[in-house]
Amino acid sequence: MSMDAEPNRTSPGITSTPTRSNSHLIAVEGLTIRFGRQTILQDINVSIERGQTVAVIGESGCGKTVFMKTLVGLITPTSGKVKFNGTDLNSMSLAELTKTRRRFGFVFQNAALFDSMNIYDNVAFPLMQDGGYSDDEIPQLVRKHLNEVGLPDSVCEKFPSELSGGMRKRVGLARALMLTPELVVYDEPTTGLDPIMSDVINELMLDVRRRYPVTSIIVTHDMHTARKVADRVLMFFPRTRLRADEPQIIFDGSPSDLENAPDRRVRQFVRGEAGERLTELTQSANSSD
Ligand SMILES: Nc1ncnc2c1ncn2[C@@H]1O[C@H](COP(=O)(O)OP(=O)(O)OP(=O)(O)O)[C@@H](O)[C@H]1O
Repeated sequence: MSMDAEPNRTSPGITSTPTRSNSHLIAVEGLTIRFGRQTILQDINVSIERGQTVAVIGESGCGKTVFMKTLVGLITPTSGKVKFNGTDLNSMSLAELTKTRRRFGFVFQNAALFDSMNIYDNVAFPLMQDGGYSDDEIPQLVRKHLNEVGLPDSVCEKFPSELSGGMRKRVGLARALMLTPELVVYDEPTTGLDPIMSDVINELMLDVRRRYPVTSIIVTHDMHTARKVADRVLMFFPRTRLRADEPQIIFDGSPSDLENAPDRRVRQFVRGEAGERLTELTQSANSSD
């Protein structure tokens, strides 16, 4: 393992330490997540500014999805805090948390559409749940958001099984935008798509940012997405392979700095080089023989 790490490097305007500034939509303070005896995240301190698009990268199993789910209150911290607009999610009543979650848009890896509902009903779903919309408003908003992701009105009558993977992802994005969220979280938005459709999704994510004053968090293995869409990248490293005193976020900075990051583990990851990981895996396989 490389020891030439320069942990939690910061770029101008970006901070990895907790602060009370109003520009922070999310402040994570001393976050630790354990499942049984397994520590997945340990003492994470990071703040995300309003309007920022943050890509979360790192090898499989390092805790990216757990981090993302904790940010939106789907996982309760073992210790530490996640503050949204200055309020600790864990201190909220269920009603307050539900209300806060309406300000989040979720774009899931498999689009997570309801198979038994047509596309219209899938996209209208958040409005129906939220209530308070007139019979005229709902069809208008459904069409507006579908058109924004490049889908024609005629798609409304179709069912998810009749659409390609790329179209389903676009429907998932349209649905996530229905309540004009303050925060959109994307879980592997380009996984399973061909390079052209992946770039369509990248362009749509950029378009969302241009159209709405939204803060975005993208969990991704796709370095093209991280470079093209994010203005900040956080790279997590698996807790089990770190020294006790090493921070778990081994890169925090601009995508343009990834390629020449001081930490060799970051450079190897973004270049897709196995490096010493291959030796580690071979040795652990041999020792278990
Ligand atoms: N609810 C849970 N209960 C127990 N363990 C869990 C739970 N959720 C996640 N884990 C464990 O936490 C670790 C991190 O999982 P996570 O899904 O966050 O990884 P990841 O970095 O997103 O990986 P990938 O890139 O493969 O999706 C894994 O070892 C996983 O098995």
